[in-house]
Order: sequence, then C-alpha cells, then structure tokens
Amino acid sequence: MILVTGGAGYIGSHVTRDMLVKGYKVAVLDNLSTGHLEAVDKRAIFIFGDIGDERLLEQVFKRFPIRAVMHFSSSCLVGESVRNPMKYYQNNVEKTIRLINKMLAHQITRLIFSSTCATYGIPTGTVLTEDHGLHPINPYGRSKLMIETILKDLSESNGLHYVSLRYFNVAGAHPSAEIGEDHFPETHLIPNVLQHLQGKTKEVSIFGGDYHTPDGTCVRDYIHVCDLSDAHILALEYLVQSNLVSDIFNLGNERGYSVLDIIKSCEAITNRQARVKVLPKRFGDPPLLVASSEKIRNVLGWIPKHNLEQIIRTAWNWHEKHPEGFPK
Ligand SMILES: NC(=O)c1ccc[n+]([C@@H]2O[C@H](COP(=O)([O-])OP(=O)(O)OC[C@H]3O[C@@H](n4cnc5c(N)ncnc54)[C@H](O)[C@@H]3O)[C@@H](O)[C@H]2O)c1
Ligand SMILES: O=c1ccn([C@@H]2O[C@H](COP(=O)(O)OP(=O)(O)O[C@H]3O[C@H](CO)[C@H](O)[C@H](O)[C@H]3O)[C@@H](O)[C@H]2O)c(=O)[nH]1
Repeated sequence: MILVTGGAGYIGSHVTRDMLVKGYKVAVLDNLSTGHLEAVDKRAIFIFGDIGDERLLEQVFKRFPIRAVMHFSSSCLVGESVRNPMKYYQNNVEKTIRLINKMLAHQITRLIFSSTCATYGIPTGTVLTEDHGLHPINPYGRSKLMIETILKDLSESNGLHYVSLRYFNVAGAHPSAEIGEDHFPETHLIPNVLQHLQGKTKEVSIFGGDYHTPDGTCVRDYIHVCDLSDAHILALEYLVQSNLVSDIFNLGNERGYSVLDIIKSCEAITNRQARVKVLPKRFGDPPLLVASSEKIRNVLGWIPKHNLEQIIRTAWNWHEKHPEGFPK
C-alpha cells in the first residue's frame, strides 16, 4: 500500500487515481485545508488528519502495510509564502520532518517528494538542469530546498531512499473531467484565465509587463498533471525495484510560454476574448523558468504526452463541467 499525503489536492488526487488504475492500493492522508474529499477516488482509503499529528501517523503506520510514501501535502503559494513565511516553515518543513521521522521509525524507507522549480531561484541560462545552483528567492522555494537537504542527509545516514521531483508549472485536468484544479482563492494563471473566460471575473491580471523576456511578461514551463502523474508512478517503480537509489529530477515540458502566450492560447481554444490589465510584478516571481527534463527521460524513460493545447483543453473541459468546482 502507498500512503499519499495531500491526496485530496489537485495533483495528489490525479496520482491517486492513476495508481489505483495500475492496481496499487492507496491510503490518502489529508487535512482538507486546501483539498476536497470529493476529489479522492472512492477506491482509496481516506484518512482525515494532519501530517504533523504524530499520534495519527503512528496509528497509520501500525495499521496499514505502507511500502512507500508519496508526499504532496504542503502549502504551495509563492506570494503567500512571502507574506507569511512561518506558515511555510511549519507546514512544509517542521511537519515533513515529523512525517519522515515516523516513517523511519516504522522502517518505511521510500519517499517521493513534491519539490519545485522554485528551488532554483533566478536561472543563469535559458534552460534549468538539475545541477543548476539552488538559490530560491521566496520562502516557499526555501522550504522545499530545506527538505531536499534533509532528504539527502538522511539517505546517506539513515537508509532513506527518495526521489525528489522538481515540478515546473502543473496545469490541465484528468481527461474524464471528473477531477481538476479547484483552489480558493485561485492564484494560478491558467485556471484564472479560463474562469475569466467563463465570465466569473471582470478581467485577467498580468503581474508585470516589463520583465526582460520577449514580450515583457513572465515565462513558465507548463506540464500536464497526467504527465506528472506518470512520472510519479515511474519514480515509485524505480524506488521499489532498486533499494539503493535516491535521485532528483526536473519535470517540465522544456517549452517556455509567456503570460500573454497563455492568454492568447486560452482565447483561441475557447473562442472567447479576455479583458486584461497589467499590474505591478508579483513579489518572488522569477522572470523565466524552463526545464530541461532530459535526466528523467533518460533515467526513468518518462515521455510527456500532452502539449499546451491539450493542457488548456482538458482544464477547460473540467471548468465547463464543474463551474463551481467540487461540491462544497
Ligand atoms: N501546482 C503546481 O504547479 C506545483 C508546482 C510545483 C510543486 N507543487 C507541489 O505539489 C504538491 C501538491 O500541490 P497541489 O497543487 O496539488 O496543491 P493542493 O493545495 O491542491 O494540494 C495540497 C493538499 O495537501 C493537503 N495538506 C496541506 N497541508 C497538510 C497537512 N499539514 N496535513 C495533511 N494534509 C495537508 C491539502 O488539504 C491539499 O489537499 C505541493 O507539495 C506543491 O508544493 C505544485
Ligand atoms: O492571475 C495571474 C496568475 C499568474 N500570473 C503570472 O503567471 C505566471 C505563472 O503563475 P502561477 O501562479 O500560475 O504559477 P507560479 O509560477 O507562481 O507557481 C508555480 O510554480 C512555482 C515555482 O516557481 C511553485 O512551484 C508553485 O507551486 C506553482 O504553482 C507568473 O509569472 C505569475 O506572475 C499572472 O500574471 N496573472
């Protein structure tokens, strides 16, 4: 059985579903702070609770035959982390330490960790490889880097085997349109543009129009949540088959799209027109983040299957089918 922390969230719910389809048994541990019970596949065992609750962790690890942990739960908004860093150090660092401590106490030594391209900071070149320097410019990125540092130390001294996946910008929805992204407030670009095109907001805000990028807006590398999910299952198989490995991989599509590119693509796919407003830069936003995913393609044989159009189309189908998101 695989324990999925944060499995009621956007990414964790997609990976949970895919693992169940592949025949894995899954237990989801989630405090529903940003997740939704309705997003959790009914075939999974759902445990309501917090990863910082050591008594609960003790019960979970005693009761279920957990072979590995996929650790998605965290606070994950760059802007909020700048305003409230302690929330990020407590939820992402302190509570993750408690989780790993309990895992090791129960001889559970395989962990897949949701890391982020925010660990890199401002890139020195056009494409980020895993050996790029790590100089995060916001507390969110720093909280994830702290855990990566701890994982590396524990892999050398405590027999922990981990794969840390540095996601770039995750978007899109399950092809069934039964699960998708539902955050409140929504801060991510693609859902914000699509919800505006559904008539839910007056305009789309563009945070910064004078970056040193081709059109002055920030460039990001968007990856479909189902491609990300495939990578998690490959990483899990890698950890299960070899007892000795630990590694770090980028997960992106190796293509950069500006904020304006995204707005234009959303307009073309939905055949609707957006009203945009350029606002000041959002604090903590690097101008350009594009992945090299060569390492994960070579080592795990990961092949992303979705381009930007499919990312936006599946997200649009989800928003059209569930204009209010999951039932509240
Ligand atoms: N969405 C992205 O583009 C992106 C990019 C890079 C990395 N990530 C990472 O991926 C992971 C999942 O992101 P997401 O977009 O699905 O976020 P999400 O907010 O949708 O999901 C996070 C889940 O964790 C749960 N949770 C939070 N704190 C918890 C705690 N202390 N105990 C138990 N459950 C808790 C929430 O209720 C939620 O269900 C995060 O670790 C995030 O940092 C996301
Ligand atoms: O309404 C919006 C929303 C976003 N943006 C811009 O669009 C780009 C993408 O922003 P998102 O909020 O969609 O994503 P981020 O790049 O901030 O964040 C994502 O990537 C980060 C790494 O940098 C973290 O991993 C985080 O969890 C993940 O959501 C940024 O330049 C942002 O300034 C806008 O202009 N308007």
